[in-house]
Amino acid sequence: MADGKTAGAGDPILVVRELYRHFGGIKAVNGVSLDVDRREIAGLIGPNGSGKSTLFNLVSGAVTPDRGQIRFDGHEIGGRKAHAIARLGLARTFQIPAMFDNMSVTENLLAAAAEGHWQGARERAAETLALLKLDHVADNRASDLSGGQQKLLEFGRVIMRQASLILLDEVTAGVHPNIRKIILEAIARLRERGITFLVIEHDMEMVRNVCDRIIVMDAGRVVASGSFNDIVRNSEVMQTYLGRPQ
Ligand SMILES: Nc1ncnc2c1ncn2[C@@H]1O[C@H](COP(=O)(O)OP(=O)(O)OP(=O)(O)O)[C@@H](O)[C@H]1O
Repeated sequence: MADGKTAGAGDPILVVRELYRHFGGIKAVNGVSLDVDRREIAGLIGPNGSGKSTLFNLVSGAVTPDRGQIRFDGHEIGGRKAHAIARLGLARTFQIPAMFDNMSVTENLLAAAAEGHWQGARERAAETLALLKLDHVADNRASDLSGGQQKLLEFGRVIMRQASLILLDEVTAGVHPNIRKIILEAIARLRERGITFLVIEHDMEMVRNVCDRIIVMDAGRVVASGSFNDIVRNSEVMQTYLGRPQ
């Protein structure tokens, strides 16, 4: 379906309708409608400049929509402040990890919990360290981690916020295959616990392996939505939007 809605969708956690955000003459998001179902792992793909990051910014409250609706877990959140949206249970990563360089890995996780739910934070930090295989660097300063480990820590900080919907922005870009594997396994485990994911990804291997459904954007619009196989079979999408042969 070209509008990004799920076929027979039951209970979407995120509903976006006719969303617009232009920057001067640039139609960054130009009439996007999509649903993300609870416990789904939805992939958002599209060429550079197609509007994926702007859509994340709109949903997470970093950018205000010109018009349109964004409904998260029953709340209309379009135009609300980022911290208010985060408090409702929506968390995101950034392309450049956001962390406290001078604090240890564990302290960074605890600081993220302190921004949201403190209850059980120490136990959750220990679980998160194990999930992301960061135990051996728990006491290291964040600034001393490798780039890949910093991406894991960024993901860990998001996990600590106990969100019900997590937006991941190219979380596996440029990381070592071992770290990618840790991230993919963590996503699968967290989904088993009921967490929903919307992920921006350029890595088609990751998209194929973890996403239940793929939403394709081009020039500020959703141009296709379906399973990996549906998308790959759609030669127009593959050639025009992804520049790949079928
Ligand atoms: N704050 C802004 N001011 C002006 N133009 C912007 C702003 N944010 C995004 N744009 C423009 O909006 C368009 C969509 O950009 P966006 O970053 O959302 O695309 P994207 O699909 O995430 O691209 P990429 O894969 O390169 O990250 C681009 O033309 C971009 O230059």
